[in-house]
Amino acid sequence: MGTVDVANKDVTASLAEKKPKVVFVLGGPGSGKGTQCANIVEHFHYTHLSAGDLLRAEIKSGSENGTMIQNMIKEGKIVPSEVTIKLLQKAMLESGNDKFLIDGFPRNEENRAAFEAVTKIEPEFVLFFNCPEEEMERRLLSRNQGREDDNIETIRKRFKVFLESSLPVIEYYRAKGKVQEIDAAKPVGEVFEAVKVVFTPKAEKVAA
Ligand SMILES: Nc1ncnc2c1ncn2[C@@H]1O[C@H](COP(=O)(O)OP(=O)(O)O)[C@@H](O)[C@H]1O
Ligand SMILES: Nc1ccn([C@@H]2O[C@H](COP(=O)(O)OP(=O)(O)O)[C@@H](O)[C@H]2O)c(=O)n1
Repeated sequence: MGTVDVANKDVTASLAEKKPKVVFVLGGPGSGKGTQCANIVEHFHYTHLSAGDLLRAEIKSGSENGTMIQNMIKEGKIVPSEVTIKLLQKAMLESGNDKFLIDGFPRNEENRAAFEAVTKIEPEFVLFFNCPEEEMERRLLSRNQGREDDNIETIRKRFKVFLESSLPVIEYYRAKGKVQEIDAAKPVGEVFEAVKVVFTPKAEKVAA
């Protein structure tokens, strides 16, 4: 326990030194966060860190937290921040980059407050993919990635958690003027056109 804590302090300190630029990518399950992050990485050279992907990799790695994480994901519940933040910090440090899209995090007030307290990192902005529930449901039911949580019962639970726990985080950042909202119900290409505007530096927009 002691060594883990010391190691994590080192990670936190090394990360703070780098002063990384972070964009939180939020939106309901199936709103297209992962799809658009892949496009952003290609065009704007960010490193994409999906909290869900990191948690699923942790299950696969046979970690001591694996069973707990698997049960939480099956129930659509949010894994305790301590676990997710450690995975995010490690991935940020290992990437060697200083620009990150943190996708699917923070998903509740606990995630948000803990990340801020531990890392002292404030996001540049929050990219919010707003999409109607019927459309997200259609997309999740045809995602076909073999995910244990893409069944109608768990999907309904995830929608409830999104409304009750994740939307308040988006509203928190909206009150700080940090939310860039995108209409995510449109086709992938049109959504990316709107995303590009957000990531293009102001001077280039004037010149274009
Ligand atoms: N704009 C879109 N229109 C239609 N289908 C989409 C769109 N964006 C993503 N998808 C599809 O919907 C599913 C969910 O998208 P994904 O990027 O995995 O969402 P999230 O990361 O928010 O859960 C995927 O199968 C993806 O190919
Ligand atoms: N910050 C996070 C992100 C995801 N998760 C878990 O991972 C699941 C899948 O999240 P995801 O971001 O990969 O997928 P979507 O629900 O957005 O499609 C969530 O329903 C949670 O159970 C979490 O506990 N904490």
